[in-house]
Order: sequence, then structure tokens, then C-alpha cells
Amino acid sequence: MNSGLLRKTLRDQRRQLPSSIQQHHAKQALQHLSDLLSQNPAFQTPQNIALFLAQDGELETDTAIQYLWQQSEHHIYLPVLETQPDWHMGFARYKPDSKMVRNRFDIAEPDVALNEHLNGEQMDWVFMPLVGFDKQGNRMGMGGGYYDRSFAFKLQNSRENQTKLIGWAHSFQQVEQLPKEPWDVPLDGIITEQGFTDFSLHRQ
Ligand SMILES: Nc1nc2c(c(=O)[nH]1)N(C=O)[C@@H](CNc1ccc(C(=O)N[C@@H](CCC(=O)O)C(=O)O)cc1)CN2
Ligand SMILES: Nc1ncnc2c1ncn2[C@@H]1O[C@H](COP(=O)(O)OP(=O)(O)OP(=O)(O)O)[C@@H](O)[C@H]1O
Repeated sequence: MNSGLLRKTLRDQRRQLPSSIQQHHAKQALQHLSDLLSQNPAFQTPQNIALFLAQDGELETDTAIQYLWQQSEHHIYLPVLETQPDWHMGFARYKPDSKMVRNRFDIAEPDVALNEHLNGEQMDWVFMPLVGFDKQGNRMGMGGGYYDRSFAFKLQNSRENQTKLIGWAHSFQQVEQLPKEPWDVPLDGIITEQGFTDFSLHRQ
């Protein structure tokens, strides 16, 4: 299957998920997230955590965001689309009382001035939306290249930087193998309703 058709097939499947199953998955995924925060020594306590607002059948993030807001040691961020110097994402602080605006894809973003946006390197953990993933941690997104451009620094100095990229998805979004492009930034781990997988253990 070519990657355009694979993307469409996976998106159709994601969108058709009944909301009862969606909610069940989100609840289980949150349990794995809270276990990861309390147990995993390889993943130090993150201060800055980026999530996203789910759309189009993506694994819900609302309850996870509510949970993290209650843990006062974390600051929560959402991606905001920026166009200079290229099309990439900045990250804006997200609080319960944030004023929101809709971006070009009709996804809500915090209405925060450009000079207050942080960049990807300033995030400790980033939960990533995705269309598909494989067991090596390769990710297929919506095809805009936003995450790849925003985290391209990971391909240069992966040993020094601390930013952990963690997929947040339904387990049925896993496929046997995704084609790997030179610009693709792999995931360090993934959380699905079935648990947390640490890809960095299996990679040089
Ligand atoms: N929830 C969520 N937020 C996210 C992403 C995402 O994948 N999920 N992104 C990850 O990169 C960025 C936005 N990237 C996107 C890239 C393409 C389309 C897209 O093709 N959407 C429509 C077309 C809508 C239009 O053109 O107006 C589509 O459903 O076909 C959407 C988001 C930032 N925020
Ligand atoms: N680091 C980069 N520098 C220049 N162009 C890039 C870079 N990363 C991605 N691109 C461009 O973005 C396009 C889309 O990439 P890709 O299909 O991997 O996106 P995606 O990861 O599925 O999307 P998204 O991250 O928005 O969910 C590619 O065709 C490529 O031209």
C-alpha cells in the first residue's frame, strides 16, 4: 500500500471509532501516563509537557490534560502554528482559563503573543498526535511535516538534548512497517491504551 492510501485508510479507521471505546482508551492511556510519571527512572520528572487537542478520532487528551493541571509541578503547552522562518510549531502555555483561537486547520490554540511562545527544544516531554506508527518508533502524521520540522534538532544532537517525543495513539494505529524518509524524526516512546513502549531502548 502506498503511503497516501495507508494514511487515508488509517484516518478512516480512526474516525469511525465509537465514542465509548474512545473514552475507554483515553482512560487506560491516562493510567499508563501516570505510571510513567511516577515510576520510570529513564524519563525524569518533566516540567514542560506539550500535548495537543484531539480531533478526527485521535486518542483523547482532555482527561490527561485535566490530570496534569492538577499536578502543580508541570507546565502544559499546546502547539501553535508559526510561518516564519518556515512552517513549524511553537508552544504556548495552556491553562484552564486560556483564551483560544482557531488555526488554519480549525484546531484551537491558546491566544498567546508570538514572543511568549517557546520552541520544541524547551519542552521536556511532547505527546504527539499521529496517524500511524510502527514498532521501530517511526511516525506517520497528517502529512504537513510540522512535527518533523519542529523537532529536526533531534536528528542532529540526539545524545545531548533532553526532549522526549512520545506518541499518544490507539494501538490499532500500529502497522508492520512504515517507510522512513530522511527528515522523519522517530518517537522515543509511545502510550496507547495497552501501555507504554520505550523505543529508545532498542535504538542506537
Ligand atoms: N490534534 C492535532 N493537532 C495538531 C496536529 C495534529 O496532527 N493533530 N498537527 C500535526 O502536524 C499540526 C497541524 N497539522 C495538520 C496538518 C494537516 C491537517 C489536514 O490536512 N487537515 C484537513 C484539511 C483541513 C484544511 O485544509 O482546512 C484534513 O482533515 O484533511 C490538519 C492538521 C498541529 N496540531
Ligand atoms: N526537516 C525538514 N526540512 C524540510 N522539509 C521537511 C522537513 N520535515 C518535513 N519536511 C517536509 O514536510 C513534508 C511532509 O512530511 P511528512 O509526510 O513526514 O509529514 P508528517 O510527519 O506525516 O506530518 P505532521 O508532522 O504534520 O503530522 C515532506 O514532504 C517534506 O518535504
